[in-house]
Amino acid sequence: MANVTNRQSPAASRLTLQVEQQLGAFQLLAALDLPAIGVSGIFGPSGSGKTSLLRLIAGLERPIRGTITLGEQTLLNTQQGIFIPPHRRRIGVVFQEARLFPHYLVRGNLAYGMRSPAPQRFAEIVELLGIERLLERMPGTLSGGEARRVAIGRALLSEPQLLLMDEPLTGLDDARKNELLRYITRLTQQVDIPIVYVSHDAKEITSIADHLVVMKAGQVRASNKLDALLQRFDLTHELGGFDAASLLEGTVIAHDATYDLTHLALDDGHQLVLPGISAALGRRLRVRILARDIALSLVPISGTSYRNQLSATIVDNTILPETPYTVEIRLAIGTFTLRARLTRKSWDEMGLKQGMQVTALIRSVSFSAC
Ligand SMILES: Nc1ncnc2c1ncn2[C@@H]1O[C@H](COP(=O)(O)OP(=O)(O)OP(=O)(O)O)[C@@H](O)[C@H]1O
Repeated sequence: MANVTNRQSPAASRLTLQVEQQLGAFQLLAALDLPAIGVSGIFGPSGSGKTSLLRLIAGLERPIRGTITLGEQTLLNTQQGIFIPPHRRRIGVVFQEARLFPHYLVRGNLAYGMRSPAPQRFAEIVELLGIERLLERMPGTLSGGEARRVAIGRALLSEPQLLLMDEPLTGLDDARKNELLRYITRLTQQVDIPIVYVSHDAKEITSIADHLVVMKAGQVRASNKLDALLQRFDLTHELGGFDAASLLEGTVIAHDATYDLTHLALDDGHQLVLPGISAALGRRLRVRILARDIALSLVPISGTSYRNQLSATIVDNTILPETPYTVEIRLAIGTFTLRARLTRKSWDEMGLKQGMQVTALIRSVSFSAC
């Protein structure tokens, strides 16, 4: 399917803000500059201020002080008395619950926010979200996942410059969560509208975000490309703890049908063997690998079930106070950095240290596409 293009140039959608808000005893103090493409995840524990920040961006609340700019347009400048109301901001919002109009058919709900008739765009978005068969149904007859897909479709059809999603998977069972996440991932690849995606779930956010904002107690603790933040030892606890992971991106170059394996070429020439993934040759793919799924050897080994042996250099290492008997390691593999984790006993017995050349051993099944 062709990309569903936004009429705005993507560069028109960079979001910058600096806001201060007081909500009872809670203070939100945030400064951010988010890219005009891809998914920016807003991540943090319950009560850290994620939804409050989203409501300020949407214009559903006014901060005490601040500025918000989307592309060239100033949405808010408290000093200059500028406040663009929500309905005049080109921002689509998808809340935790679908909030569809109960007396309109799905078709009517989708058409509601359209600025002008656009049958082709309508058909593309309906297909993208897999809601063709739901068009003549009433919202009350839809499952939770279906209703969310319709809500996302309605938001997209209003031709927003920016799409905000607040915990869109909340309350769905695991199967529906995975299904909706697949649709949202597809959407992020085919619709060139930047998305700000709020979640408190580390696995969910690391599977979808390109850029990540980590919130803590009303403040921005970190904001950067997701893979850069995943490499930071000091964020290990927040970003997955035991499930700390790295991301790698490459191009699908071959499928081995006999053994159901897929070969991925990283941009620096390294190749990985992964469990079979149904993706066309040439497609870009992002894979995730858990730090605890990487083993190290001082020399390349033969006669092993590890399908991936990569020559690596130990960049640095640390022991985190939460996990005193394991060593967190960063490995340079070509132009990539990978997180690994060993027991302290292995680290000591192997005599490992910074700067050493080692072989990283990774089983194919350890990779998961995201
Ligand atoms: N209108 C309000 N009056 C007083 N306190 C508020 C108000 N709105 C939010 N808060 C408080 O502000 C804090 C941040 O709330 P917010 O909903 O933004 O957090 P969150 O990170 O989105 O949490 P969750 O993941 O649970 O949705 C919370 O302590 C909340 O109780």
